[in-house]
Amino acid sequence: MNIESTTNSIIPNNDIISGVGGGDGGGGINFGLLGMLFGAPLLGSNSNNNSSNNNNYNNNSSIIGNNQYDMIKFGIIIFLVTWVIGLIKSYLISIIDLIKNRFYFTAHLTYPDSMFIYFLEWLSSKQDSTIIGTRGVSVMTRYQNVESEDGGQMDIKLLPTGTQWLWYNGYLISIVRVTASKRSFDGIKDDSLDVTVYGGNKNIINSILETAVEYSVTLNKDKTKIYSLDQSSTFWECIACQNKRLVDSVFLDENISEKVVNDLTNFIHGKKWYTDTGVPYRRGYLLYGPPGSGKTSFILSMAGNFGKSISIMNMSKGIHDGNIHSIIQKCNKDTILVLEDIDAVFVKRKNNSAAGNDVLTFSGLLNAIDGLASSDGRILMMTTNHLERLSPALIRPGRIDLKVKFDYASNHQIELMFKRFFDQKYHYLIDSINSKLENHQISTAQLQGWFIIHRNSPLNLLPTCDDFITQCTSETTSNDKITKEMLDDEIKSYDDDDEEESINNNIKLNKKYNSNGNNNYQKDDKKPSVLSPSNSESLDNRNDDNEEIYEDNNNNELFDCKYTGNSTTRKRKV
Ligand SMILES: Nc1ncnc2c1ncn2[C@@H]1O[C@H](COP(=O)(O)OP(=O)(O)OP(=O)(O)O)[C@@H](O)[C@H]1O
Repeated sequence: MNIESTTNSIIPNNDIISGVGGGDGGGGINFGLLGMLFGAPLLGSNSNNNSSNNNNYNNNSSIIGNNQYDMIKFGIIIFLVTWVIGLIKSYLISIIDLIKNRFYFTAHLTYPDSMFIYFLEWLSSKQDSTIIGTRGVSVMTRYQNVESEDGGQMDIKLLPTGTQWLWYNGYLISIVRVTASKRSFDGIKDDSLDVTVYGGNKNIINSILETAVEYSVTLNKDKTKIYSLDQSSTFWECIACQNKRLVDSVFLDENISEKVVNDLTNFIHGKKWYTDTGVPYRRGYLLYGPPGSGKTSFILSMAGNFGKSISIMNMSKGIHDGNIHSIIQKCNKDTILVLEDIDAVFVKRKNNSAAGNDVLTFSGLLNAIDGLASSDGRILMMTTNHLERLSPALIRPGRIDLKVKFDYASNHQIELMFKRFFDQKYHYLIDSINSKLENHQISTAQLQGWFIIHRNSPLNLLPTCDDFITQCTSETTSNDKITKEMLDDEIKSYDDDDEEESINNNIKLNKKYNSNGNNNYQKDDKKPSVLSPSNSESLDNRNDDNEEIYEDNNNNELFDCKYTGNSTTRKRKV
């Protein structure tokens, strides 16, 4: 009974020890129990002997009693020793952890956070004697400079994998990169980096991360990063890093670039104003005009000018009401979000998603553009070749704050481009070329193509001018024809079924604006350029019907845009 009670008293101790010392404490108990087990059979056998051989019991009782006693003592000692060892070990581990935690610091970087990219870029620059570790490298496939300094070769970055060690400002740093071949359930790649500094503190980690950012910014200071959605449309990946395009490399009519640059500057530096006035801190631009008039080039030049990246949202790639918010949220903060050919979104979608449940509705798009989840500081640029096909709801102020018209090449643009392409000694040709091209619809892209063909023989320009005009006219006519057919098909298809009502609205609303399908761009030297609120002092031009009247500064074309939501109650100034 004593022994049993002793055993019982051990079992609660076991629980306590396990709680304190974990596995190691448990080891002690096992040894203790072992000692007890050694004693128990002896006791049991002796008890049996007692019942059958009382005499022997009397004779041997002192010897057996001693043995039992020794074994119990032995078991208890073993138990206590191992318990103490387990306890010390667990305390030691805790103390070492405590010391280690005081002496090392780890930052966990994950893709697609920009820091992950910055750090890898910086790390890839260190692949020499300054870095020790596995010699395995992976190719940076999701982020590469497609334009190198010499303009030709792809600049592919080799990135370290596994564990790397390096010294940074006298501190030992380990970098563990885990490369995932699969994506996690939400589609985000699991690639991660653990950057650990030994003997340092948080400041060293901060410093190394800042160095990485600085390196990346310097490396890419003359570049514009272009992001696109991955195949599954769940995260943004950098698909290209292009040389920055200069603002004056896009030839536009006077003051257009200047107006947009000023507007963007006011926006970028005006966060406080937006916060103070309660106006959502975002800005939308609509660039509209015929194909090849420089809309995309202009966006690139604005991104370059303000050191922004570009995130191109290809609406035909699996975007629907359910994911559009998070897609917009996830895009880099320092980016210009571009929706290209916005007029074509629902045409393509209808064809592509006939069988699918995940659709992007017109209202879904509108909500994503200016809904609650729309990110703070977002700059949105939409492009279209067909302004007349856009619903006023899509381009109303708040969604689109500035409309910029691009047009066929004007005399001014022809002159600018000519001067950029050809030597001064040929500049006398400009007037003759201008007078020939006048009254013809020539896009700046076509003009550029023609100039490039004759870049070494500008004297051939005049003799080939008529052919060039004929070719451009035929291209424009054929484009118009295709556009008209597409529009007819589109209107017919939406009339024929009960497709999403809001989409219907989008299309039908615009049938009344233009049902002939021809583009409305007529070459006009007085052509409108930047559409902005008519009164530069105040945007509070609402009439009694709560409509804001927007007017084209140059040709007095009127746009009335109904204010909806919160905006109706606010006064705004620019
Ligand atoms: N105004 C311009 N100034 C300088 N280059 C131009 C201009 N317009 C077009 N280009 C040149 O023509 C090509 C096509 O231009 P871009 O893609 O910018 O036109 P776009 O208006 O976006 O056309 P689309 O509507 O078809 O997308 C580019 O190589 C660009 O450099």
